[in-house]
Amino acid sequence: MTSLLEVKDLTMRFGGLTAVDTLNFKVEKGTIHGLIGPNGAGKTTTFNMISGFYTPSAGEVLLRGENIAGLPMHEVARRGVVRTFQHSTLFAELTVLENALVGTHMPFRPNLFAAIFGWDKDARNGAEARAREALTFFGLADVGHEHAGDLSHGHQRALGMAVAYASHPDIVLLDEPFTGMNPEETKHMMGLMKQLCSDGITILLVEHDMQAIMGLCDNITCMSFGKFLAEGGPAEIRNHPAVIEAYLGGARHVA
Ligand SMILES: Nc1ncnc2c1ncn2[C@@H]1O[C@H](COP(=O)(O)OP(=O)(O)OP(=O)(O)O)[C@@H](O)[C@H]1O
Repeated sequence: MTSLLEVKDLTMRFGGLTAVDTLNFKVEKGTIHGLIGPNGAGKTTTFNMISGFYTPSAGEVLLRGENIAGLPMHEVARRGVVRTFQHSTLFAELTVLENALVGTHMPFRPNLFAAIFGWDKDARNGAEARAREALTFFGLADVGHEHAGDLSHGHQRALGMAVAYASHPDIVLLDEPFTGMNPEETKHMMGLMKQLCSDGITILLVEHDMQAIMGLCDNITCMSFGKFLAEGGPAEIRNHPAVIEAYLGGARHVA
């Protein structure tokens, strides 16, 4: 059976540094898949290649078997792959609702004005309904009129996810979604992610919060120094000697 997403021999070189080195893993539809590894392992670079932000130096990104490596981000989004960023990329001066409207247009073209001012009335109404649905799902319905820049940190991260969700994705790539959240917010967000997944959205998750990773993921890929290190369910990864060594061993290279 074809996986929803597969990276094959994915490689990214920055000058003399190989940040991601012939990486292979598969993400199955309807699962929450974790991508973990110590700082600098290459997780964000991998996300950037999958989402079209970087063109890989070598290798393939297969979406339902079709190679999408090197396509521009809005083309990748149009095919149903959407990412959030480690740091907020919200439009601080726009309202929460306007940010979500941008999300609804992400798969079509990167045209901010069309998204916000909605030159086509029917399209605008449809987009607004979808944007409001996304805000409600993420508990932001009451702050739709506020400027995104005025939201609490936890709400800003929730909005980042609402923007992704508003674009009707098949798979969402979440880069450290729990950063800056208190335990209560983390627990709440974990519940929403499980619900997203049971609604049919596949999730690929980069996160340092191991409790969240272990509590959420069906499958986990661990990388170290740009390379594949191990893969398995939470119990397997938690007890995997090479994974433990990679995290505890600091700078020592794990071959
Ligand atoms: N644009 C770039 N130019 C040069 N080197 C880069 C670039 N982006 C990342 N790197 C390097 O590639 C390696 C992998 O970085 P990356 O950010 O992908 O790791 P990461 O696993 O996401 O780390 P963290 O958990 O700290 O976010 C690091 O050595 C980093 O310094």
